[in-house]
Amino acid sequence: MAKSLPLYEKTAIKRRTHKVLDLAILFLLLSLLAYRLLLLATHGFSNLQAMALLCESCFVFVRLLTIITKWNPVDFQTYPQRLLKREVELPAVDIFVTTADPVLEPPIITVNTVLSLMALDYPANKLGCYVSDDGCSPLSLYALSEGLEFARIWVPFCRKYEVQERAPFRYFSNASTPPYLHTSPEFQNEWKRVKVEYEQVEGKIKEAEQDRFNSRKDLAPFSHVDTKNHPAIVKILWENKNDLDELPHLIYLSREKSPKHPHHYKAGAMNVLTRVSGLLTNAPYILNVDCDMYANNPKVILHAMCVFFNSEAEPKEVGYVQSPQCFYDGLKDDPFGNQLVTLYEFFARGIMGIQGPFYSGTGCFHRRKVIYGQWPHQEGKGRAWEQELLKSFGNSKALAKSAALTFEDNACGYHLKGLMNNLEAANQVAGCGYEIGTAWGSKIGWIYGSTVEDIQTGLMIQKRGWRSIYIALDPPAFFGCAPSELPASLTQQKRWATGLLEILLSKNCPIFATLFGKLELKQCVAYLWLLTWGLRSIPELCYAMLPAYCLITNSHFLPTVRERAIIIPISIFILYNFQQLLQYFQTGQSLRAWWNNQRMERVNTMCPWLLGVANVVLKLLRISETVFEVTKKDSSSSNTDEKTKLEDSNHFTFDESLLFIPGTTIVLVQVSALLIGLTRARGSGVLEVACSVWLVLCFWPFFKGMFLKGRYGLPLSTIYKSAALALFFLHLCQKKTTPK
Ligand SMILES: O=c1ccn([C@@H]2O[C@H](COP(=O)(O)OP(=O)(O)O[C@H]3O[C@H](CO)[C@@H](O)[C@H](O)[C@H]3O)[C@@H](O)[C@H]2O)c(=O)[nH]1
Ligand SMILES: [Mn+2]
Repeated sequence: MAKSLPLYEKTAIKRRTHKVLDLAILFLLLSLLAYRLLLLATHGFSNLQAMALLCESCFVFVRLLTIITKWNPVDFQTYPQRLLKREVELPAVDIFVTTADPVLEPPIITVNTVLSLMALDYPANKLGCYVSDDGCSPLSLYALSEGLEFARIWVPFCRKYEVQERAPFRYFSNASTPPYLHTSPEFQNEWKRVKVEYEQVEGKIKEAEQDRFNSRKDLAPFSHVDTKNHPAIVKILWENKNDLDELPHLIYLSREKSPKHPHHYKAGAMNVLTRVSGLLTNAPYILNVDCDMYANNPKVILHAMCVFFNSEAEPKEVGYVQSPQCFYDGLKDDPFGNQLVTLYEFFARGIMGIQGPFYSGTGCFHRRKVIYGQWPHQEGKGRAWEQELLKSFGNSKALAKSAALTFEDNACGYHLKGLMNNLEAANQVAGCGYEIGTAWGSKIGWIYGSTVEDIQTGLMIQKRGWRSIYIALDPPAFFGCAPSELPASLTQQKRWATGLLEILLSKNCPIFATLFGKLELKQCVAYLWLLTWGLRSIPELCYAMLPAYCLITNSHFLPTVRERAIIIPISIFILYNFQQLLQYFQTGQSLRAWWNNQRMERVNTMCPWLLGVANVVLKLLRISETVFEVTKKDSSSSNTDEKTKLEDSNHFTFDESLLFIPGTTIVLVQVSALLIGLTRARGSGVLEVACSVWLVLCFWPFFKGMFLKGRYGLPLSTIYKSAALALFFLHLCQKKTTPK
């Protein structure tokens, strides 16, 4: 009986209201285009109308992409209980954690993530936990070894009391104890003991942050290490000798770096992790998380295995299983619009109804074979292909051997000799010259060439015809840290826009993947929806300048009160925002959260995304390379920090970055235009004024920033540069008006 029950089920979500709204908005947008065309036909060509038409055509195109992407949302249910009843042998899973900078990513965060992963509800002898440290920091290694000591009491504690939150910093901050245990004295005592132990670990790591590590022998390989130029370090911190009651393997890894070789940021780190783990444990499945993404649902691996194991549906075609990015301690009402709730609920669910969710870099389970370049249903092709492929794995015989086992579905036998035996080979494949002349980064592993390596890698997997599945668990599978300051959030947006555009303009573009590969057409549309993020900044910025231009030159780009067509833009505005509001309410968010997000949408599109485009242009002109700027994660939980955090969530914080120039310029231009337009007695177009006012509201924090000092104020240099740009724009408009 249990055998026949499916391990996961897919159900369609009905969203009639949204479909009706989508179509209504699309119809109205098309009417607006028709209105413009008519106007051009009857009144002759005008630059202003042509510009408006161009921008609006772009908006309609994006809208089409959006509608297709969201059209068929689905939901997946997984049943781990049924999996356990089947009494199958659970496969091994290698878990990768990446960290890159001990300052931006405090080691205590990484340690918590590792602890939560080591404590997962899964046979401990089947798990290998690998931490890649691109910062090559003695502090990280030290923190990890302290964390390991603590794990010896933490993991049994979690297992014994079925703790749900297995990252100690969360568990102890919320003091969430299983309700039925509150009064048990035994539990009370143990709880206190574990808490004290954790605080000691925390204290030691904090102390070490100040210390210089002169005295510690075990950290010798790190002394005077140059983080950009050092040999590989692979340290087996703990080896599980096939014992269920022990801890999973824990391995520290810092790949070799040299200024002579590009290291490809996170993608490079992931590939080294893949090779090293291929030699040590060679698990057939890989789970990877960012250093701040701790496991929040102890059963998450079982849920993922439900998908891979389900025999009824097309299990062989599932390449990866992705869970959404959720964030802990999110600022109230999402002031910087980076909690991505509606994005996941409406877009990710839509995409999972097509070929399956994009790979989003963290909280994702991959089949190792898929990472190694396999195609679905490839068994038939067999040997010859495999031999061919193995040639591109590099010159480690041991790696080729372990990869061959992987292709034979016989992966687990490799490491039985013990991890230590393969340490030398592991060091070899962690070398920075290893990939030269191989297919790593092009056909195998994480793909290079974009700062959003995740989307690109997922795209190349789906290009081969693999499907993917999205699991949104309750409680959420993983929790991470969203940037809690504006500059960090905008920098992240800039990196995304840059990387997405890099993919769009590369040979890995989804259009080719559909034409020459097996990427489904609708999936291609969904990728285009995402990859065009950066490009959208251009029409949006031009469009934002139109109302200001009209106010200054006393012209119109939208219908006037006397025209009946005025109803079109007004209804678009109302319906669009109504639909957005609905999305926020349906996901349990507030009115304020909607406003913040819609404001941040304007800010993100016109500031960081614009700079993202500039980055890519500079790369194409070979003036500069694109870089992966690591996002700051904060570990603070003390009271004073809480207070500044609250303050910060009410304000925008600024720095000298170029990111703030477009926003400041926009607000300066709009305010001047309103002043000029409204002081003119003749009165200006109502809609132009409305647009301009709306933009001022969206960019209001920039306006305020011009008059504030310190972190909440815009630096003078930014104000000067923006003022110069704004004046230049006003001058251009003035030139237009004078000849008359
Ligand atoms: O040279 C590097 C740079 C970054 N990382 C790691 O990459 C991860 C993601 O970096 P983060 O700064 O947190 O970027 P986010 O913008 O928060 O990350 C999102 O976007 C990235 C792509 O831009 C994806 O890789 C991530 O999984 C996804 O969470 C972190 O664990 C870093 O330690 C490295 O290992 N090496
Ligand atoms: Mn992150």
